[in-house]
Amino acid sequence: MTPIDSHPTRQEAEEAVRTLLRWAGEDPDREGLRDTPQRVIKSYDEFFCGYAEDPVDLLRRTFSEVDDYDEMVLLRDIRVESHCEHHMVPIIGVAHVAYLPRKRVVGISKLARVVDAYARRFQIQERLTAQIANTINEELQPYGVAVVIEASHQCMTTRGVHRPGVSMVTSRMLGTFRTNSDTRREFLSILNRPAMNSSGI
Ligand SMILES: Nc1nc2c(ncn2[C@@H]2O[C@H](COP(=O)(O)OP(=O)(O)OP(=O)(O)O)[C@@H](O)[C@H]2O)c(=O)[nH]1
Ligand SMILES: [Zn+2]
Repeated sequence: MTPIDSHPTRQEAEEAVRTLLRWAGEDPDREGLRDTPQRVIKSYDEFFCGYAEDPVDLLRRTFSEVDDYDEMVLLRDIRVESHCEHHMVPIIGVAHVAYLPRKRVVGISKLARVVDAYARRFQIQERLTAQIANTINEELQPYGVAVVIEASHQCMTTRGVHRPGVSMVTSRMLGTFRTNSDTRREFLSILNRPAMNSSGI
């Protein structure tokens, strides 16, 4: 996904927000809304900072002195904050990312950063899941990669079909996670256990 070439000015972006406020039936010049376009665009800087990030770059630094550790590395319950590309509303959930290292491991925070770099864009969940798995696979060249995302789509909970409580689960299994049912089972059974960190420690 490449960002568009002709980036609008901040002023143009704020004007677009004023137009949407008018579309909703509001007066964008009333006191409470006067700074809203500016706030919205500032929020966009945060929500969509993924376009300015290179997920491949995040995985460049690896460590090889791991004493032949070749078991699964799994980072679970990584919060996912994304936006639906169809309705431009939040997708909120968690991602679980596992890989079987081949000699080299990456700093674990980098797995969460890769999730963020792709999540902070307009997405559909299937593509988000695949992009995370494919990038880890291509850069670390591990024996296998597994990514599971479970998320709630506000386009389904607060509008349209109105189904609060519904979540979407997507997965991408590559390498041994795809070909070896024991590896896949081990991964899924770990995910079925209660998380140590469920209290947010
Ligand atoms: N597969 C997939 N579908 C998604 C995702 N996010 C939103 N959608 C769906 O995208 C579809 C867009 O359908 P449309 O019929 O074009 O749009 P709509 O009239 O707003 O659809 P409703 O949501 O049913 O009201 C909807 O069914 C959404 O639920 C996603 O991440 N993956
Ligand atoms: Zn949507």
